[in-house]
Amino acid sequence: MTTSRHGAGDSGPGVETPGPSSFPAPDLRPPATAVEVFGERLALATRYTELLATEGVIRGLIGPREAPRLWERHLINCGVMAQLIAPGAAVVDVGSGAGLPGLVLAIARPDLRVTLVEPLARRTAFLTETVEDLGLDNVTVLRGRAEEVVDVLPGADVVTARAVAALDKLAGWCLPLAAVGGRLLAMKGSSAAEEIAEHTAAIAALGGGEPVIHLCGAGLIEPPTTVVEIVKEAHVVPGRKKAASVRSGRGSASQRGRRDRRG
Ligand SMILES: C[S@@+](CC[C@H](N)C(=O)[O-])C[C@H]1O[C@@H](n2cnc3c(N)ncnc32)[C@H](O)[C@@H]1O
Repeated sequence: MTTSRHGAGDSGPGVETPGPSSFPAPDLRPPATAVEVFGERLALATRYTELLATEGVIRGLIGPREAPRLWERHLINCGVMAQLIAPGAAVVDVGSGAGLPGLVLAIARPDLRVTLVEPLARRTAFLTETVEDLGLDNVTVLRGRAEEVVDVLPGADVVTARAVAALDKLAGWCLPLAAVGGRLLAMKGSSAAEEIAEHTAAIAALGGGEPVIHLCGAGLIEPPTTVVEIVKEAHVVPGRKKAASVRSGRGSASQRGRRDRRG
């Protein structure tokens, strides 16, 4: 399923990239490890790499230099985090861009219900067309910023993000989209532990539990994908301190309404 338009327009100027004809056509044949990640969905994943390497590059959503390394750096890198997601989960991917990691997860795991949240029209157009091209029926494309769609979406089991913002800002955008007991899975680089140390207090104030680092895909990709997991322990009304959390007591009527919606 693809939908909707919400919130701000495509605010930035087009990304300046050399034309695709400046680069040789990349070899998009899947490596052996791709079979382990995508299984019988490999043909769909391969088609997605083709769309990224053509339309994705032409529209400036993927740098042309990324095209030869789409499998390792993008599809497999994102796909291995599926091991952290329970069957049938409702997943919201914040700042999907060209579909990473949300669309990859939807391809690898047809049991998931995935909502791609992305503010830029150019990107949601590509996402919508790609979802249609691939014939995916477990994906919704929602145009808007994470902060704008909190009241539109039911609380998710899992909120994912890659390369969107620092952990404190990311938690502020993503934890409100999760149900209490749901989780933020943030793909991070080698500085994940430093980011956690820097932002632990801010995350706790947002209702997040102690962050845990997972290394996914060891033996499949080198280095493995680093994922920071933060459980949403309490619903905190955005902009309020944790003391206003609905975790203790019934709170105000508006807080109760919010809590009920977020689960
Ligand atoms: C660097 S790109 C990363 C895209 C993709 N996740 C990836 O890994 O290739 C960051 C994306 O986050 C989106 N973004 C920025 N702020 C956002 C917000 N507040 N809510 C949702 N998306 C946001 C941008 O429009 C952009 O597509």
